[in-house]
Amino acid sequence: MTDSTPFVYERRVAFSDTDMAGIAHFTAFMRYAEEAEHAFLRSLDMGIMEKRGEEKLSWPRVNIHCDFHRPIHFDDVVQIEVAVKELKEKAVTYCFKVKLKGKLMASATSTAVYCKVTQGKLASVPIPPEFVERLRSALLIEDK
Ligand SMILES: CC(C)(COP(=O)(O)OP(=O)(O)OC[C@H]1O[C@@H](n2cnc3c(N)ncnc32)[C@H](O)[C@@H]1OP(=O)(O)O)[C@@H](O)C(=O)NCCC(=O)NCCSC(=O)c1cc(O)c2ccccc2c1O
Repeated sequence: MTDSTPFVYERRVAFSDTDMAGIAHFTAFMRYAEEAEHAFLRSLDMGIMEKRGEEKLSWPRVNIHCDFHRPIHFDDVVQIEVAVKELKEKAVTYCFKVKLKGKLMASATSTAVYCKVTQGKLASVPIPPEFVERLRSALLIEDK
């Protein structure tokens, strides 16, 4: 996905992730992508919810798209690859690939906007340069 090894988050499909058809429900993929994204941010030593002085900073999602290629089942161990697809002044779009034994089972994208939170209200602000640098290291090759 990137010019270096992508960040990979591993997850076992829980029984509670599956539906009556015995396959992982589509909402489970949203949670896997979110877990993978948080693990990715931690790997870059970036806060998921931070405080800078009096300001609270957050990464609310503004979109999510997912294509389901093949079903996954209870007890499957999937690898979720995470890369940065697009980096803008205030927003980052991630790209996720869910793989089982090397086979692509689902692919997704999701955009998070860097926001300050004031009395519960969100307002986008520029991503700090030190975060831009770290996120850039995971940018997909074609977008570099
Ligand atoms: C998020 C908003 C407050 C943004 O509104 P604002 O007016 O401040 O900003 P702009 O509209 O100008 O956009 C800034 C920037 O983002 C790009 N952008 C905006 N929307 C999209 C989009 N749909 N697709 C792609 N890109 C988009 C835009 O182009 C601008 O780019 P720049 O070029 O300027 O960089 C406002 O949109 C809002 O309040 N939205 C609702 C948010 C919401 O309720 N989301 C659902 C729940 S959030 C959530 O689930 C969540 C999950 C987590 O895992 C979190 C983890 C850590 C922290 C928080 C989490 C979280 O909240």
